[in-house]
Amino acid sequence: MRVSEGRVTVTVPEQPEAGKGADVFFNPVQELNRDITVAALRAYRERTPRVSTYLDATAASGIRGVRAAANDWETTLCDIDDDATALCEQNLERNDLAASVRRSDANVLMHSEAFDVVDVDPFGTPIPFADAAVQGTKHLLCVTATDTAPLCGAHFESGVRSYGAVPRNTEFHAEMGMRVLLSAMVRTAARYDIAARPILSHATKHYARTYLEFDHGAKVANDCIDELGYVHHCQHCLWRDHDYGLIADPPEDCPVCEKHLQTAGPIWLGRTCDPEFVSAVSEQVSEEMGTADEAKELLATLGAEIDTPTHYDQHRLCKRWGRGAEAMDEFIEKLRDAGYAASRTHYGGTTFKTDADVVEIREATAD
Ligand SMILES: C[S@@+](CC[C@H](N)C(=O)[O-])C[C@H]1O[C@@H](n2cnc3c(N)ncnc32)[C@H](O)[C@@H]1O
Ligand SMILES: [Zn+2]
Repeated sequence: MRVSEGRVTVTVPEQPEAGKGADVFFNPVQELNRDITVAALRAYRERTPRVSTYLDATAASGIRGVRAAANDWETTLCDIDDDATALCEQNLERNDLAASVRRSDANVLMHSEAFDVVDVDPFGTPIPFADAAVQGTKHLLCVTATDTAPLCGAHFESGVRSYGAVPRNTEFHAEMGMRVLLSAMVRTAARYDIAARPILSHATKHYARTYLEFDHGAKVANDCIDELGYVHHCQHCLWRDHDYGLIADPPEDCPVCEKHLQTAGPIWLGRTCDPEFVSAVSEQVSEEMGTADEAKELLATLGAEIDTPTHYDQHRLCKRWGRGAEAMDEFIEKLRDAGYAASRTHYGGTTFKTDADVVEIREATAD
Protein backbone atom coordinates (compact mmCIF):
# COMPACT_ATOMS: atom_id res chain seq x y z
CA MET A 1 0.00 0.00 0.00
CA ARG A 2 1.05 3.58 -0.58
CA VAL A 3 1.57 5.90 2.33
CA SER A 4 2.16 9.64 2.10
CA GLU A 5 3.82 11.40 5.00
CA GLY A 6 5.26 14.89 4.91
CA ARG A 7 6.95 15.45 1.54
CA VAL A 8 7.28 11.77 0.58
CA THR A 9 5.19 8.83 -0.62
CA VAL A 10 6.45 5.34 0.14
CA THR A 11 5.21 1.81 -0.44
CA VAL A 12 4.86 -0.48 2.56
CA PRO A 13 3.46 -4.04 2.76
CA GLU A 14 -0.07 -4.58 4.09
CA GLN A 15 0.35 -5.07 7.84
CA PRO A 16 -1.41 -8.15 9.24
CA GLU A 17 -2.35 -7.57 12.90
CA ALA A 18 -0.23 -4.60 14.05
CA GLY A 19 2.73 -5.45 11.83
CA LYS A 20 3.21 -9.02 13.12
CA GLY A 21 4.36 -11.34 10.32
CA ALA A 22 4.60 -8.57 7.72
CA ASP A 23 7.55 -8.74 5.31
CA VAL A 24 8.62 -5.30 6.44
CA PHE A 25 7.22 -3.51 9.46
CA PHE A 26 5.22 -0.29 9.24
CA ASN A 27 3.17 1.36 11.98
CA PRO A 28 0.87 4.19 10.84
CA VAL A 29 0.30 5.20 14.48
CA GLN A 30 3.93 6.39 14.65
CA GLU A 31 3.24 9.18 12.14
CA LEU A 32 3.19 11.70 15.00
CA ASN A 33 6.59 10.41 16.17
CA ARG A 34 7.96 10.77 12.62
CA ASP A 35 6.44 14.23 12.05
CA ILE A 36 8.03 15.45 15.28
CA THR A 37 11.30 13.80 14.23
CA VAL A 38 11.35 15.81 11.00
CA ALA A 39 10.53 19.03 12.86
CA ALA A 40 13.22 18.21 15.45
CA LEU A 41 15.78 17.56 12.71
CA ARG A 42 14.99 20.95 11.15
CA ALA A 43 15.21 22.72 14.52
CA TYR A 44 18.39 20.89 15.48
CA ARG A 45 20.13 21.95 12.26
CA GLU A 46 19.37 25.57 13.14
CA ARG A 47 20.65 25.05 16.68
CA THR A 48 23.84 23.27 15.51
CA PRO A 49 24.50 24.49 11.95
CA ARG A 50 27.44 22.20 11.14
CA VAL A 51 25.44 18.96 11.43
CA SER A 52 24.61 17.15 8.18
CA THR A 53 24.61 13.35 8.59
CA TYR A 54 21.64 11.27 9.82
CA LEU A 55 21.47 7.54 10.42
CA ASP A 56 18.11 5.74 10.47
CA ALA A 57 19.61 2.70 12.23
CA THR A 58 16.56 0.40 12.18
CA ALA A 59 14.89 1.64 9.03
CA ALA A 60 12.28 -1.04 8.05
CA SER A 61 10.46 0.58 5.06
CA GLY A 62 12.83 3.53 5.38
CA ILE A 63 10.05 6.04 5.85
CA ARG A 64 11.90 7.93 8.57
CA GLY A 65 15.20 8.08 6.67
CA VAL A 66 13.45 8.90 3.38
CA ARG A 67 11.78 11.84 5.10
CA ALA A 68 15.15 12.97 6.50
CA ALA A 69 16.66 12.75 3.00
CA ALA A 70 13.75 14.82 1.66
CA ASN A 71 14.80 17.44 4.21
CA ASP A 72 18.34 17.56 2.83
CA TRP A 73 20.03 15.38 5.43
CA GLU A 74 22.94 13.29 4.17
CA THR A 75 21.13 10.10 5.13
CA THR A 76 22.12 6.49 5.79
CA LEU A 77 19.42 3.85 6.20
CA CYS A 78 20.32 0.58 7.91
CA ASP A 79 18.38 -2.60 8.55
CA ILE A 80 19.42 -6.17 9.25
CA ASP A 81 16.68 -7.51 6.99
CA ASP A 82 17.12 -7.94 3.20
CA ASP A 83 13.47 -7.21 2.38
CA ALA A 84 13.67 -4.01 4.43
CA THR A 85 16.80 -2.65 2.73
CA ALA A 86 15.39 -3.56 -0.72
CA LEU A 87 12.26 -1.57 0.16
CA CYS A 88 14.38 1.34 1.45
CA GLU A 89 16.13 1.46 -1.96
CA GLN A 90 12.80 1.44 -3.79
CA ASN A 91 11.30 4.11 -1.57
CA LEU A 92 14.29 6.40 -2.07
CA GLU A 93 14.09 5.93 -5.84
CA ARG A 94 10.33 6.54 -5.87
CA ASN A 95 10.96 9.92 -4.27
CA ASP A 96 13.94 10.69 -6.45
CA LEU A 97 16.20 10.90 -3.41
CA ALA A 98 19.75 9.70 -2.84
CA ALA A 99 20.95 8.06 0.39
CA SER A 100 23.23 5.26 1.46
CA VAL A 101 21.44 1.99 2.29
CA ARG A 102 23.25 -0.66 4.39
CA ARG A 103 22.12 -4.20 5.06
CA SER A 104 23.89 -4.62 8.36
CA ASP A 105 23.48 -5.17 12.05
CA ALA A 106 23.07 -1.59 13.28
CA ASN A 107 25.41 -2.33 16.17
CA VAL A 108 28.23 -3.22 13.76
CA LEU A 109 27.62 -0.09 11.70
CA MET A 110 27.40 2.25 14.71
CA HIS A 111 30.58 0.80 16.21
CA SER A 112 32.48 1.48 12.99
CA GLU A 113 31.05 4.82 11.77
CA ALA A 114 29.75 7.93 13.52
CA PHE A 115 26.92 10.20 12.36
CA ASP A 116 25.87 13.65 13.53
CA VAL A 117 22.38 12.38 14.35
CA VAL A 118 21.46 8.76 15.03
CA ASP A 119 17.90 7.45 15.25
CA VAL A 120 17.18 4.12 16.93
CA ASP A 121 13.58 2.97 16.53
CA PRO A 122 13.64 -0.77 17.21
CA PHE A 123 11.08 -3.38 18.20
CA GLY A 124 10.63 -3.03 21.99
CA THR A 125 13.60 -1.94 24.04
CA PRO A 126 16.44 0.12 22.53
CA ILE A 127 18.91 -1.15 25.16
CA PRO A 128 20.58 -3.79 22.90
CA PHE A 129 21.57 -0.82 20.67
CA ALA A 130 22.47 1.64 23.41
CA ASP A 131 26.25 1.19 23.63
CA ALA A 132 26.78 1.16 19.86
CA ALA A 133 24.39 4.12 19.42
CA VAL A 134 26.42 6.17 21.91
CA GLN A 135 29.59 5.28 19.98
CA GLY A 136 28.00 6.09 16.62
CA THR A 137 26.51 9.48 17.60
CA LYS A 138 28.39 12.76 17.33
CA HIS A 139 25.68 15.19 18.45
CA LEU A 140 22.10 13.98 18.80
CA LEU A 141 20.74 10.53 19.61
CA CYS A 142 17.02 9.95 19.02
CA VAL A 143 15.56 6.89 20.74
CA THR A 144 12.13 5.23 20.73
CA ALA A 145 11.15 2.55 23.26
CA THR A 146 7.90 0.62 22.82
CA ASP A 147 8.35 -1.78 25.77
CA THR A 148 6.24 0.38 28.07
CA ALA A 149 5.25 -2.46 30.46
CA PRO A 150 8.86 -3.19 31.54
CA LEU A 151 9.69 0.52 31.57
CA CYS A 152 6.88 1.53 33.91
CA GLY A 153 7.24 -1.46 36.25
CA ALA A 154 4.19 -3.44 35.08
CA HIS A 155 6.64 -6.17 33.98
CA PHE A 156 8.97 -5.63 36.89
CA GLU A 157 11.79 -8.17 36.36
CA SER A 158 12.02 -7.40 32.67
CA GLY A 159 12.32 -3.68 33.47
CA VAL A 160 15.05 -4.31 36.05
CA ARG A 161 16.99 -6.53 33.64
CA SER A 162 16.78 -4.23 30.63
CA TYR A 163 17.29 -0.88 32.30
CA GLY A 164 19.42 -1.62 35.41
CA ALA A 165 16.96 0.34 37.54
CA VAL A 166 13.98 -0.44 39.76
CA PRO A 167 10.81 0.75 38.03
CA ARG A 168 7.56 1.03 40.02
CA ASN A 169 4.05 0.77 38.69
CA THR A 170 2.75 4.09 39.98
CA GLU A 171 -0.17 6.22 38.76
CA PHE A 172 2.38 8.35 36.88
CA HIS A 173 3.48 5.25 34.93
CA ALA A 174 4.26 6.85 31.55
CA GLU A 175 6.57 9.38 33.21
CA MET A 176 8.15 6.60 35.28
CA GLY A 177 8.88 4.76 32.02
CA MET A 178 10.36 7.85 30.39
CA ARG A 179 12.64 8.53 33.35
CA VAL A 180 13.78 4.88 33.59
CA LEU A 181 14.68 5.00 29.88
CA LEU A 182 16.51 8.32 30.32
CA SER A 183 18.41 6.99 33.33
CA ALA A 184 19.66 3.98 31.34
CA MET A 185 20.69 6.14 28.36
CA VAL A 186 22.43 8.73 30.56
CA ARG A 187 24.35 6.00 32.43
CA THR A 188 25.32 4.30 29.15
CA ALA A 189 26.70 7.56 27.73
CA ALA A 190 28.47 8.43 31.00
CA ARG A 191 30.50 5.22 30.73
CA TYR A 192 32.20 6.84 27.72
CA ASP A 193 32.60 10.27 29.41
CA ILE A 194 29.65 11.67 27.49
CA ALA A 195 26.85 13.80 28.91
CA ALA A 196 23.57 12.85 27.20
CA ARG A 197 20.93 15.50 27.97
CA PRO A 198 17.32 15.14 26.84
CA ILE A 199 16.23 18.21 24.88
CA LEU A 200 12.86 16.78 23.85
CA SER A 201 10.99 13.78 25.24
CA HIS A 202 7.40 12.61 24.99
CA ALA A 203 5.43 9.57 26.03
CA THR A 204 2.67 9.04 23.50
CA LYS A 205 0.46 6.14 22.39
CA HIS A 206 2.39 3.26 23.96
CA TYR A 207 5.90 4.47 23.34
CA ALA A 208 8.50 6.77 24.83
CA ARG A 209 10.60 8.94 22.57
CA THR A 210 13.58 11.09 23.49
CA TYR A 211 16.22 13.25 21.80
CA LEU A 212 19.53 13.31 23.68
CA GLU A 213 22.11 15.99 22.96
CA PHE A 214 25.71 14.93 23.55
CA ASP A 215 28.49 16.85 25.23
CA HIS A 216 31.88 15.23 25.70
CA GLY A 217 33.96 15.24 28.88
CA ALA A 218 34.18 13.57 32.29
CA LYS A 219 33.03 16.71 34.16
CA VAL A 220 29.80 17.14 32.15
CA ALA A 221 29.13 13.40 32.32
CA ASN A 222 29.44 13.62 36.13
CA ASP A 223 26.96 16.52 36.11
CA CYS A 224 24.47 14.25 34.33
CA ILE A 225 24.98 11.43 36.83
CA ASP A 226 24.23 13.98 39.57
CA GLU A 227 20.72 14.33 38.12
CA LEU A 228 19.88 10.68 38.77
CA GLY A 229 18.11 9.62 41.92
CA TYR A 230 15.09 8.02 43.54
CA VAL A 231 11.38 8.65 43.81
CA HIS A 232 9.60 7.51 46.97
CA HIS A 233 5.90 6.99 46.48
CA CYS A 234 2.91 6.15 48.68
CA GLN A 235 0.34 4.02 46.82
CA HIS A 236 -2.18 4.78 49.57
CA CYS A 237 -2.37 8.61 49.74
CA LEU A 238 -0.28 9.29 46.57
CA TRP A 239 2.33 11.39 48.45
CA ARG A 240 5.73 11.28 46.79
CA ASP A 241 9.17 12.82 47.11
CA HIS A 242 12.51 12.42 45.37
CA ASP A 243 16.18 12.62 46.26
CA TYR A 244 19.36 12.80 44.24
CA GLY A 245 22.26 10.33 44.31
CA LEU A 246 22.95 6.70 43.50
CA ILE A 247 22.43 5.46 47.05
CA ALA A 248 18.76 5.18 47.95
CA ASP A 249 17.78 6.67 51.29
CA PRO A 250 14.00 6.25 51.50
CA PRO A 251 12.01 7.62 54.44
CA GLU A 252 10.83 4.89 56.87
CA ASP A 253 7.22 5.33 55.84
CA CYS A 254 4.83 7.87 54.34
CA PRO A 255 4.96 11.14 56.34
CA VAL A 256 1.26 11.74 55.61
CA CYS A 257 -0.48 8.39 56.20
CA GLU A 258 2.39 6.32 57.66
CA LYS A 259 1.87 3.52 55.13
CA HIS A 260 4.74 1.71 53.35
CA LEU A 261 6.52 3.65 50.59
CA GLN A 262 7.70 2.28 47.26
CA THR A 263 11.05 3.49 45.94
CA ALA A 264 11.99 3.58 42.24
CA GLY A 265 15.36 4.35 40.72
CA PRO A 266 17.90 5.34 39.85
CA ILE A 267 15.73 7.34 37.46
CA TRP A 268 16.47 10.60 35.63
CA LEU A 269 15.23 13.46 37.83
CA GLY A 270 16.38 16.29 35.57
CA ARG A 271 14.59 18.12 32.79
CA THR A 272 13.17 15.89 30.06
CA CYS A 273 12.90 18.80 27.57
CA ASP A 274 14.65 22.07 26.83
CA PRO A 275 11.67 24.47 26.47
CA GLU A 276 13.61 26.64 23.99
CA PHE A 277 14.23 23.64 21.74
CA VAL A 278 10.62 22.49 22.11
CA SER A 279 9.43 25.87 20.90
CA ALA A 280 11.91 25.79 17.98
CA VAL A 281 10.62 22.31 17.03
CA SER A 282 7.04 23.59 17.12
CA GLU A 283 7.97 26.35 14.68
CA GLN A 284 9.25 23.67 12.29
CA VAL A 285 6.01 21.69 12.24
CA SER A 286 4.64 22.39 8.78
CA GLU A 287 1.34 22.16 6.94
CA GLU A 288 2.24 19.06 4.91
CA MET A 289 2.55 16.98 8.08
CA GLY A 290 -0.47 14.74 8.65
CA THR A 291 -0.38 15.23 12.42
CA ALA A 292 0.54 18.94 12.39
CA ASP A 293 -2.27 20.01 14.75
CA GLU A 294 -1.64 17.17 17.19
CA ALA A 295 2.12 17.76 17.07
CA LYS A 296 1.71 21.49 17.77
CA GLU A 297 -0.64 20.81 20.65
CA LEU A 298 1.72 18.22 22.14
CA LEU A 299 4.73 20.51 21.81
CA ALA A 300 2.85 23.43 23.37
CA THR A 301 1.95 21.28 26.39
CA LEU A 302 5.52 19.95 26.64
CA GLY A 303 6.98 23.44 26.51
CA ALA A 304 4.75 24.65 29.34
CA GLU A 305 5.23 21.64 31.65
CA ILE A 306 6.87 22.68 34.87
CA ASP A 307 10.06 20.87 35.80
CA THR A 308 9.17 18.25 38.44
CA PRO A 309 10.00 14.53 38.24
CA THR A 310 6.45 13.20 38.69
CA HIS A 311 2.93 14.28 37.84
CA TYR A 312 -0.52 13.81 39.41
CA ASP A 313 -3.89 12.88 37.97
CA GLN A 314 -6.70 15.08 39.26
CA HIS A 315 -9.32 12.32 38.86
CA ARG A 316 -7.31 9.81 40.88
CA LEU A 317 -6.68 12.32 43.65
CA CYS A 318 -10.32 13.39 43.80
CA LYS A 319 -11.45 9.75 43.93
CA ARG A 320 -9.15 9.15 46.94
CA TRP A 321 -10.48 12.26 48.60
CA GLY A 322 -14.13 11.33 47.92
CA ARG A 323 -14.67 14.53 46.02
CA GLY A 324 -15.94 15.34 42.52
CA ALA A 325 -13.40 16.29 39.85
CA GLU A 326 -13.53 19.74 38.24
CA ALA A 327 -12.38 21.41 35.03
CA MET A 328 -8.59 21.26 34.73
CA ASP A 329 -8.18 24.98 34.10
CA GLU A 330 -10.05 25.86 37.30
CA PHE A 331 -8.15 23.25 39.29
CA ILE A 332 -4.78 24.56 38.09
CA GLU A 333 -5.86 28.15 38.70
CA LYS A 334 -6.65 27.30 42.33
CA LEU A 335 -3.13 25.92 42.80
CA ARG A 336 -1.63 29.05 41.25
CA ASP A 337 -3.85 31.33 43.35
CA ALA A 338 -2.51 29.54 46.43
CA GLY A 339 1.04 30.44 45.33
CA TYR A 340 2.17 27.14 43.79
CA ALA A 341 3.61 26.53 40.34
CA ALA A 342 1.28 24.31 38.32
CA SER A 343 0.83 23.17 34.73
CA ARG A 344 -0.98 20.56 32.67
CA THR A 345 1.15 17.72 31.31
CA HIS A 346 1.17 15.76 28.06
CA TYR A 347 0.72 12.47 29.94
CA GLY A 348 -3.08 12.77 29.92
CA GLY A 349 -5.98 15.22 29.87
CA THR A 350 -6.50 15.17 33.66
CA THR A 351 -2.80 15.20 34.64
CA PHE A 352 -0.86 18.09 36.13
CA LYS A 353 2.49 19.00 37.66
CA THR A 354 2.99 21.20 40.67
CA ASP A 355 5.52 22.01 43.36
CA ALA A 356 2.80 21.53 46.00
CA ASP A 357 2.73 18.19 47.84
CA VAL A 358 -0.37 16.04 48.04
CA VAL A 359 -1.60 17.65 51.29
CA GLU A 360 -1.04 21.14 49.92
CA ILE A 361 -2.85 20.25 46.68
CA ARG A 362 -5.85 19.02 48.63
CA GLU A 363 -6.03 22.18 50.72
CA ALA A 364 -5.41 24.56 47.84
CA THR A 365 -8.12 23.06 45.63
CA ALA A 366 -10.82 22.52 48.28
CA ASP A 367 -13.96 24.60 47.71
C1 LIG B 1 10.11 -0.95 14.58
S1 LIG B 1 10.92 -1.32 13.08
C2 LIG B 1 11.46 0.26 12.52
C3 LIG B 1 10.36 1.16 12.08
C4 LIG B 1 10.79 2.38 11.31
N1 LIG B 1 11.86 3.11 11.99
C5 LIG B 1 9.59 3.31 11.05
O1 LIG B 1 9.60 4.49 11.49
O2 LIG B 1 8.63 2.84 10.41
C6 LIG B 1 12.40 -2.09 13.59
C7 LIG B 1 13.33 -2.56 12.46
O3 LIG B 1 14.57 -2.92 13.08
C8 LIG B 1 15.17 -3.94 12.29
N2 LIG B 1 16.23 -4.57 13.10
C9 LIG B 1 16.10 -5.48 14.08
N3 LIG B 1 17.32 -5.79 14.59
C10 LIG B 1 18.23 -5.04 13.90
C11 LIG B 1 19.64 -4.91 13.99
N4 LIG B 1 20.35 -5.59 14.87
N5 LIG B 1 20.23 -4.03 13.15
C12 LIG B 1 19.50 -3.31 12.25
N6 LIG B 1 18.17 -3.42 12.13
C13 LIG B 1 17.53 -4.26 12.96
C14 LIG B 1 14.01 -4.83 11.93
O4 LIG B 1 14.33 -5.61 10.79
C15 LIG B 1 12.89 -3.79 11.69
O5 LIG B 1 12.80 -3.48 10.32
ZN1 LIG C 1 0.71 8.02 52.29
